[in-house]
Amino acid sequence: MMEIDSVRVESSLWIGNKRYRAFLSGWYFSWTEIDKRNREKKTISVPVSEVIGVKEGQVEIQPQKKVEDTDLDFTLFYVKRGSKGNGIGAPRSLGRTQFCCPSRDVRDQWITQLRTALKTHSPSRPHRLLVFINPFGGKKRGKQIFHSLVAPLFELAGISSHVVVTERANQARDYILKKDLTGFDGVICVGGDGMFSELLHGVIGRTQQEAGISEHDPTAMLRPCDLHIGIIPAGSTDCVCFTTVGINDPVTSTLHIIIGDSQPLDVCSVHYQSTLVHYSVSMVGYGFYGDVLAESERHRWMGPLRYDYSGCMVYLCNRSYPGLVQYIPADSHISSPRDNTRCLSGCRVCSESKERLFPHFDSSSSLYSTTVSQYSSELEGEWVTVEGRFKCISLTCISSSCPRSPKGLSPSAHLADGTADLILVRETNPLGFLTYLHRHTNTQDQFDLPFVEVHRVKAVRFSLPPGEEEEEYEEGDREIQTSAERVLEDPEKLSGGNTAGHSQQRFSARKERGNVTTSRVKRRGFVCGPCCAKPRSISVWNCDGELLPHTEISCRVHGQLVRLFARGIEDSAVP
Ligand SMILES: CCCCCCCCCCCCC/C=C/[C@@H](O)[C@H](COP(=O)(O)O)NC(=O)CCCCC
Ligand SMILES: Nc1ncnc2c1ncn2[C@@H]1O[C@H](COP(=O)(O)OP(=O)(O)O)[C@@H](O)[C@H]1O
Ligand SMILES: [Ca+2]
Repeated sequence: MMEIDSVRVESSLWIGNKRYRAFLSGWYFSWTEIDKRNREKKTISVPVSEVIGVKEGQVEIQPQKKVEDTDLDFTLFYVKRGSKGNGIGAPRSLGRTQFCCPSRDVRDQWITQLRTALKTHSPSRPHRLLVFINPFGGKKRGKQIFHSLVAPLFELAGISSHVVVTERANQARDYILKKDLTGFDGVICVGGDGMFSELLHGVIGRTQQEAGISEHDPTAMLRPCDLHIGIIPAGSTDCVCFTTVGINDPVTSTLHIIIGDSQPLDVCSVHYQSTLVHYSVSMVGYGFYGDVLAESERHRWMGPLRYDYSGCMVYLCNRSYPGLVQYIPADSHISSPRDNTRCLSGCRVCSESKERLFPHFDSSSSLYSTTVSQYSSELEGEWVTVEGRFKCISLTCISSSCPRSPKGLSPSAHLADGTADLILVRETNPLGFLTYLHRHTNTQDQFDLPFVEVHRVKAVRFSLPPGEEEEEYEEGDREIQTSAERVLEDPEKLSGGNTAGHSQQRFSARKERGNVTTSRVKRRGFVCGPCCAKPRSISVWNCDGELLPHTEISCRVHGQLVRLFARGIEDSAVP
């Protein structure tokens, strides 16, 4: 018999030849083993929010789909927490339990009740997703990963997806900027940090176009983006995935997407003069990391190993670069990069930041006030100046952990507190720098070295010493555009879409100020390795794996600008 009241559904069920008492109450579905003497034994509980699907009959989807349609059975699929993985967070897998009911009627009632609970308790699940696969990212396994591991889970969860296998760089970004996205609850990339960056630029650019906000203005308060981004790791570093999930595992990430987890993320905008150059989440790095990226681009054929090879080569070059770094410190009473804390799922520092970051947000209507100033007060504060020669300068909005460095560039950085950590590594001897790098891979504090300093900041700017200014760009002066403008002003690039006219009007204000002419550093192709002739005094910026065309940049953190289908790192010690 099945007992149903307004708060609880209950009946006897069988798993194999063991009898269980099953309950659905509130947010949980639980089943308790009952032995032959009617004593209760072990209970298993699954939060309804983590149920992936309920199917009639005995169903298997892994290793391949198999359905045995029997009248008395139903199969429950849910998120199962693993204990060991190759990351700092626990992997998730698909849990499956087949229940046998006393009658077909009871079976149908359980299926109805569970599906209704799922709808009630998981209102933020995506139903339709736009998926971009980079077939050349990482070990070139993007398509295989999607079709064998991700697509079957989406199907099981009733999620439909429109899949685009990219044929060129920036296709995903341009698609998001230009095409009709009505009906999509999120955009997903199957690839690495470069592919994530395309989605990031598309989503931020589109949101600002629609809000009539200029991305170029470094003081503008950018509009937070509603469209969620999901990452299926299939790249070389996969830093953003690792830092927000704790592991680079396609199945774990897929399950977070299905259950509609939501993790806000800080984003840094990088400007040259008064023009937007790029957005960054994981690393804006000058010196060592810039040189490694420049060198690695020549060895893309090596796949992810190109970074290890180039890292060794650049290390052997032992370069350092002069520069002037200025920053606005964040409030040191809230947190510090050396407070030995970790930003974990449900982080208090991040949740308390929301009110500070969005003082005009009306939570009752989920709207931003349009009457308030469009300019952020977050940039108020004194600039601090540091001058010298640096082995590397890195700015990261998040800890930037990855399999190479499980604790990351700045282990105590927060995902969504509206600040970034600025790490300055001054000129030192090769052994000192090796010690610094090596500490990224062990438990020793990489900031506890006399030539390293770290600051929690809201904004940064970098300039070259007098006499080292940027040279004129060979192709002549030309206007720098945001990704949104580039697409919108070149109708040949994409057909369709319906926002071009409006957005061109919105951006006309910037054009009225006149064309922004600019200069670029000449890039002669980075010559690295022990064979390097003589050291040059200017490095290049690595912005989330992209080489920037400018050296004298300014950066500003935009707190909680985008949302990922993730929930941060869950402490694997907590069961
Ligand atoms: C003696 C042992 C030395 C180990 C040094 C480890 C330091 C690792 C810090 C890693 C920071 C990673 C920041 C993320 C950068 C990515 O956005 C970028 C692009 O990734 P993808 O698109 O997936 O290719 N990756 C890099 O710039 C690679 C940096 C590698 C530095 C060794
Ligand atoms: N079809 C494609 N052909 C060439 N480049 C592409 C294609 N699709 C995406 N890209 C670009 O490839 C770069 C690297 O992709 P990513 O997925 O991050 O792999 P990896 O982590 O190996 O660098 C990204 O910057 C992206 O813009
Ligand atoms: Ca942050």
